[in-house]
Amino acid sequence: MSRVGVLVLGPAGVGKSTFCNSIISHMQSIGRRAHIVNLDPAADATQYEFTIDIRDLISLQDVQEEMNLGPNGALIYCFEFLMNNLDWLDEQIGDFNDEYLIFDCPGQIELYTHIPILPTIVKHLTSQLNFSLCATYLLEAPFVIDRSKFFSGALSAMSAMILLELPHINILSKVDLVETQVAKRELKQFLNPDPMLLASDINEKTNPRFAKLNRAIANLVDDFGMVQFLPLNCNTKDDESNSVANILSYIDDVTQWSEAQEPKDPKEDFDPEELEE
Ligand SMILES: Nc1nc2c(ncn2[C@@H]2O[C@H](COP(=O)(O)OP(=O)(O)OP(=O)(O)O)[C@@H](O)[C@H]2O)c(=O)[nH]1
Repeated sequence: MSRVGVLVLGPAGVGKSTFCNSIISHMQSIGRRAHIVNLDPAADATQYEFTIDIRDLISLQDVQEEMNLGPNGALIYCFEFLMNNLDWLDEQIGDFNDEYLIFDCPGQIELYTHIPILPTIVKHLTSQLNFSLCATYLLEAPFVIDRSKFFSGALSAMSAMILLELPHINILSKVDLVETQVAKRELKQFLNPDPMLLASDINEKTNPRFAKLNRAIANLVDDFGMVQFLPLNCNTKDDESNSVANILSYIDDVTQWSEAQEPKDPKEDFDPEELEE
């Protein structure tokens, strides 16, 4: 028995749910199957139904109303409730053996960068439920090509990577919104960026007082070696299937999906009646 899980992470509004739907529709188009597990207690309905939905356990609106909490406090309450009821998740996932599950996570990145809620769920999925997991971390392309924002995005991605301790794929979403030729050329530079070069560019424009700090941050990102991004465009059909196919091949690779598939006995698909027709 093996299960593959893909965590879809990133700040609010970067396109996580859209990406989940795009993976499902791409997989369907190539004859594969996957399910969405919604881990966002405040989620809206999406194109594909959630196979497993945290809102069946607890919803943000109910918690806000009943506990008189604001949205962030209520979100933490929902996750603490989930942590205390992990047998609910076990039960929901129980029947999904040899399946591909895509976990759409909330955009509040504090859940994996500041408090150990998602790391605990990750440990449970890998050690108790036998998942081969990988994390995808989305950042918006138009945001990242602003050099100083690139570093803030890269640091948040690194923080998730360190806390979750999972194979990690960085993605630049909404590349279609990078429109001018100059910006498109820049974008290429950001898919495989050289942090030291970017720090020099920043230092030309910012107060010299920050030069040392900028270089130190660039060194950190550079040393960590996590500076690759895959482009994602969910806005136009052709680009969507190309970029999603590319990302999926990376996910399959790191989760060793094909190796995890048990060789099928060809006799299982054999229908003797077909021969008689
Ligand atoms: N132009 C463009 N827009 C996109 C793309 N992907 C998503 N969007 C839009 O970005 C907005 C946010 O997308 P969502 O998928 O809801 O983002 P999210 O990260 O799930 O949002 P939260 O769950 O609130 O954190 C929606 O209006 C999408 O239509 C893309 O590739 N290109």
